[in-house]
Amino acid sequence: MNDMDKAKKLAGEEAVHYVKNEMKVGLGSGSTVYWMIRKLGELVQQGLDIEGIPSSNQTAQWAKDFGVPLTDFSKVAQLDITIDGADEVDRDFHLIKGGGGALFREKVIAMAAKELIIIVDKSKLVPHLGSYPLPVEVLPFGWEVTAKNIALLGAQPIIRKKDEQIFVSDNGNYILDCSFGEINDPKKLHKQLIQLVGVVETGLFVNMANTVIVSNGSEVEVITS
Ligand SMILES: O=C[C@H](O)[C@H](O)[C@H](O)COP(=O)(O)O
Repeated sequence: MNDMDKAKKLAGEEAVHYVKNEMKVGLGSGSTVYWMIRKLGELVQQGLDIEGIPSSNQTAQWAKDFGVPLTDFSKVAQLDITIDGADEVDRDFHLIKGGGGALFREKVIAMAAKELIIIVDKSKLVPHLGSYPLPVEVLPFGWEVTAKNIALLGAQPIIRKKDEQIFVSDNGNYILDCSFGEINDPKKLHKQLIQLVGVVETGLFVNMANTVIVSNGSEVEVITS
């Protein structure tokens, strides 16, 4: 296991300490979250009584694999906690998410939670957001028009592909990866994007995270807002 994977594992496993009996837990997506779910499964085997709501089909599969019980928003109005990864985290805890294409459901479980805990390896901590192209989920119909309108805001949108085919999110939508350069005002940019016809959601998570758990592969640091 390389240092980055060790860091993801350490950060993910640390996060389960925040999960208490009878909690409803939002389960994020991605390779760091994988370690968190695996650990959570061990605690469930030992008697921890929780239910999770997954933010992607992959996460739902991992939860089933590791024995973490699942529920949904028809039965649960509010989550106690959501634990998720991120692609970038700035000093004010604003986030870029969606590298795996799960940003819409991730934002729903983040909004529905009393507390949002972000788990990252150290490379994700940045002074300013924007080195990582911002994922924006868009409706397939007319995505070319939506991309042109996003470009007018100063980005270079690229349609995400997987195996040479357009990538399709769990919601049946497309993802535009949008390089804006340094994002100085994430709140303003999110507002500009979200009002464009065709934009479903952006990967900008502004003022949502309460705690960031970061690891370099040997140590874990917990930063609170
Ligand atoms: O859509 C994917 C999510 O936003 C992930 O949480 C994010 O991309 C981080 O993933 P990883 O832990 O694999 O770096």
